[in-house]
Amino acid sequence: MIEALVLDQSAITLFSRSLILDSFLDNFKIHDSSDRLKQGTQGTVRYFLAKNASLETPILVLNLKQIDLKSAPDGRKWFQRIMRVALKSMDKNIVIPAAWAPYHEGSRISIYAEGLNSTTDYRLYFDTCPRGDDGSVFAFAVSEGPRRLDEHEPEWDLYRRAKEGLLEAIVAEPEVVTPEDGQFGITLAEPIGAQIAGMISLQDWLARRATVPQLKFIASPLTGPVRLKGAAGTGKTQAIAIKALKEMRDANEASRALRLAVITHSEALADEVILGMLYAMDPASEWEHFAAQHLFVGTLYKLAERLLNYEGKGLKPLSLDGREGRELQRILISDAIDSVRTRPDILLTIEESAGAELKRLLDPENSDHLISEIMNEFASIIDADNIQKGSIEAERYLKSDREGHSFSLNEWDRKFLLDVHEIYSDELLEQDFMSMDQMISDLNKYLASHAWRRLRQEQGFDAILVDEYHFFNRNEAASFHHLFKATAGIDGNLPLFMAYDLKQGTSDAGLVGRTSPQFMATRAGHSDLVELTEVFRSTPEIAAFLQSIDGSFPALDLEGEWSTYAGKSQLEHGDRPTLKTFATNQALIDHVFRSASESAHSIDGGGRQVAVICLNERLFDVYRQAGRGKGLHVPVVSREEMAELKYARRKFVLSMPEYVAGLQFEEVHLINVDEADFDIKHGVNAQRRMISRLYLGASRARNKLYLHSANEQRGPAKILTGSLSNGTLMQG
Ligand SMILES: Nc1ncnc2c1ncn2[C@@H]1O[C@H](COP(=O)(O)OP(=O)(O)OP(=O)(O)O)[C@@H](O)[C@H]1O
Repeated sequence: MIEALVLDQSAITLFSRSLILDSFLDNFKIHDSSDRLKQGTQGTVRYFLAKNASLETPILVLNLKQIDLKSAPDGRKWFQRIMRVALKSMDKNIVIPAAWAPYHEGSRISIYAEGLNSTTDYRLYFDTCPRGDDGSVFAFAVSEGPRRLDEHEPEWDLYRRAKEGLLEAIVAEPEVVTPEDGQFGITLAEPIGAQIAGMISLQDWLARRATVPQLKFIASPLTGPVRLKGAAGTGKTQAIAIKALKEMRDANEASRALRLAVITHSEALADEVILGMLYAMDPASEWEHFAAQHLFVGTLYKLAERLLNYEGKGLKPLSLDGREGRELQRILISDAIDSVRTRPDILLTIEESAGAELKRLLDPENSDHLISEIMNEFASIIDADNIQKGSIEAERYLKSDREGHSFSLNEWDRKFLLDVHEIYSDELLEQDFMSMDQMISDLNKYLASHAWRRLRQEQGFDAILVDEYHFFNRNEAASFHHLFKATAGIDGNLPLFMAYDLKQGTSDAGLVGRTSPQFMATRAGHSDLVELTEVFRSTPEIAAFLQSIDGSFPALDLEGEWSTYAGKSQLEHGDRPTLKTFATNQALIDHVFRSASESAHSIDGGGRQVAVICLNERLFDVYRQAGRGKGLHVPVVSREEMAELKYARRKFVLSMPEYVAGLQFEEVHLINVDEADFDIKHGVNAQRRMISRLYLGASRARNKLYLHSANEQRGPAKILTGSLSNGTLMQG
């Protein structure tokens, strides 16, 4: 019986990029045709090591007697989380997601073994300096429900035996595991970014593939800011990845020091897509060597975590981007509204003082819309500017003019919102959570500190590339210019490269505060503009439909930035998008699940290429939990879960537009494109955000796009009428 597994950093890195099948947990053997690892058993311990492993290499020892992966509810996930903790100990660039609720004490750490949504609450325990071995990790116990970290005594005897066997394992003849042994427990999978981009070398991109505007962007010097604007699928992310790799390569060849950051709004986009694209352009991964020292790819949160070490201090930032965070936020806001609304001073003045918009939303029938509107106000203004009731900023917020595209609120309304915000923030504090915006405010304070001024030259960057700039709110965008080295850029103009498509923004976060005096003004200085118009993702038929719905966006005065869709597809022709209407949501979902599942079985690339994308948050929760869909789909409920797509196999992907931003699928089924949500009576801003959701979801499709609506939800959104009559959308 195998009592422990031992993996070194190479093995963990390779495993984390791979597809692990449950059968791996049967005998812990892999058939590695690329022959990159050495595996073998010494006594009761099984080893996976780099071919050139040495005795000094830090290792992960996993006690299988305690942590019985095979009988765990989701052993594969446990194993992945264990590897992540080990990797973090070996590579400081790795972050443990806050949703795993890491808890530290000395060198001990514990995390949840499964998602917060799971019905179990197992926690895994680690020692990250076992017996003084810095960098090594001992995964030694599991408990149901949280325990004190010193409650379990690690089995030191097993750890000692695992270490003692290391020398034998290194010098032993490599064990040969043939495919006939029946176990392909691990398939070395291509990262998602490599699938999106194809295995095309950097040279090839530069010499043949990249378009003239892309090349212009890639070649722009590191002397000042450049904006890269383009509709969905025009190759913005691709251009960012090419520029990053080219800058690194050039600097390396010229022996020039260069510290580069590629900042994204989601960790998964950074880890899975951008790193995957780098890997695709340079499979030998020569850049990795350079990158370890000089390249940062990740979110602002990851940077903040690195600089401020929240995790070590036991603080949990709550991401409001994922489904869990948003659900919690909804509940807290709803409770806060109830307690403010019933206060006598509010009850007495509401009739005469509240603005028409807010009064309408305060009707219990509109409570969902009220909460959405308030979430948007928090994300784009109140939290983004760190406004707290009673402060000078709050006074300014109450009195200042509101930007044209914001929800209209009079002074009474704004006071009401600040009261709701106060209760909501207190509740967050009570529950020991920190919002991501609070964390970014702290980061900004730190970046203005004397300490950072000292460290800046060493830890700051020479150039920063930001993808999905439209998802960053004002608070976040304010950090960028502080992150540069003092010597970066020229005459105060900083090399900040920003890629964006404003219409993909599903909240106002990326719009507010950017209208005047100059759009997209950052403190990086006046920026040049490069515009991409060739669409490489979607067929001409899908691009024509996108152009058509683009006409439904309410006009916004953003100094020419809110421009009309200019995409021209470079792909071959395909089918026209269709719209199908059903009597009920039930009939809709039955049909869509059946047809998506059939496609997932027949399409090249499997379920990973078929997405069912829901536009309504509440219905999304209902569908993903519905018994009849179980086993058919892989739900992606936050942007951090993109990696799960590797496991889709014959299951299709079920998600919302926000969580699949940056990805693409051969076939997309958009569901609940219903008038109940798009109705202009919810306000022009709410409608604009719904159209953004529709645009973001529809633009994920490469080849086939199906829209669905339910009469129960008042049938197809009226904004589709134009597309139906101009023929870019057909009744299915
Ligand atoms: N010049 C090009 N020639 C061929 N294919 C390209 C070119 N540029 C990008 N692509 C491909 O087009 C697809 C979309 O690219 P990418 O994801 O970078 O678009 P994007 O503008 O970032 O999209 P979105 O804003 O929707 O996330 C990818 O498969 C990418 O490899």
